[in-house]
Amino acid sequence: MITPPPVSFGVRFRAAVDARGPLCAGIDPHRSLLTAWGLSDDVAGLRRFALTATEVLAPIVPVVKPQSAFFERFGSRGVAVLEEVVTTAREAGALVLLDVKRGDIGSTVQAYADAYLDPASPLCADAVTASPYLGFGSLRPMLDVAATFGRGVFVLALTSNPEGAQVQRARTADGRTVAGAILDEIAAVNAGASPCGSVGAVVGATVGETGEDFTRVNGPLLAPGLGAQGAGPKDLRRVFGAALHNVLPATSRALLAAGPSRQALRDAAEQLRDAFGAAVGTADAGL
Ligand SMILES: O=C(O)c1cc(=O)[nH]c(=O)n1[C@@H]1O[C@H](COP(=O)(O)O)[C@@H](O)[C@H]1O
Repeated sequence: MITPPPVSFGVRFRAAVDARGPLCAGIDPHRSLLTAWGLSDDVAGLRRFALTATEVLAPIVPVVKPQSAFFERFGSRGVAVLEEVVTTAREAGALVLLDVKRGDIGSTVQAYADAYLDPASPLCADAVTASPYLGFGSLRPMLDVAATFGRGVFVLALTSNPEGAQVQRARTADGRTVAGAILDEIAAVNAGASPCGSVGAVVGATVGETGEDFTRVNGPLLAPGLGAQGAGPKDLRRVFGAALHNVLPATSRALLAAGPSRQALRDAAEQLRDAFGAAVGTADAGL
């Protein structure tokens, strides 16, 4: 029997955002948020926080993005909670973008791909974040595993933090910026894909005008930096211009601070989704 090819992440991403509106809900259990929610800074508090947020948000947003470090700080029991978050979110119909920002030599990248993108792994998500700063080609094993299993990879291009410019806006020998060269590499992988490719770019909503044409990426554009890092919906048009249609606005602290009330958290997510929907021009898409 011939197994049909998996539905690509690009197809699943487009369908999810069209159905639920543009919002990536970050699940970042900061110590300060556990305290604000009246929870203890231990595995029990982590579990209550992360599962409450996931149960409320995963049925209404297209993508949830748990940040692995906040789970890893509790060791293997924290990682077990992360596994529960991934399973719970996927069962509720959200795509899970596991924020691990991995990058290494290619042979080790293969192991990261096996850990996060192969359905045989207990930590398998729909997509991961990856760092290309050991060279874009070093991520090839991750791109290959992602393609095999209908998964996605979000590659850091222009990060939201001010320090990123030191590396990302430096010029390469041919005059392009480092970030521009990374965007070209992503564009080459996604070329011809419809409705969009499965390799995303991470571009902070804080980066201002860059002169980059993000339409060439032909893939999801993850835009963190909204809320706690100072950017707002109106920054999206300035940064992304004609590529707004593929932008996935992401926010963590500004959303999670609305808890622990489930209703308040749900209301905050719906308000953010509507505001971002208006900003990226998809206000009437499934909202
Ligand atoms: O890849 C990311 O998600 C990411 C890239 C980037 O350039 N900037 C950035 O803030 N992030 C992540 O996005 C989240 C932002 O959180 P808030 O600032 O609380 O909204 C954190 O989990 C960051 O690790």
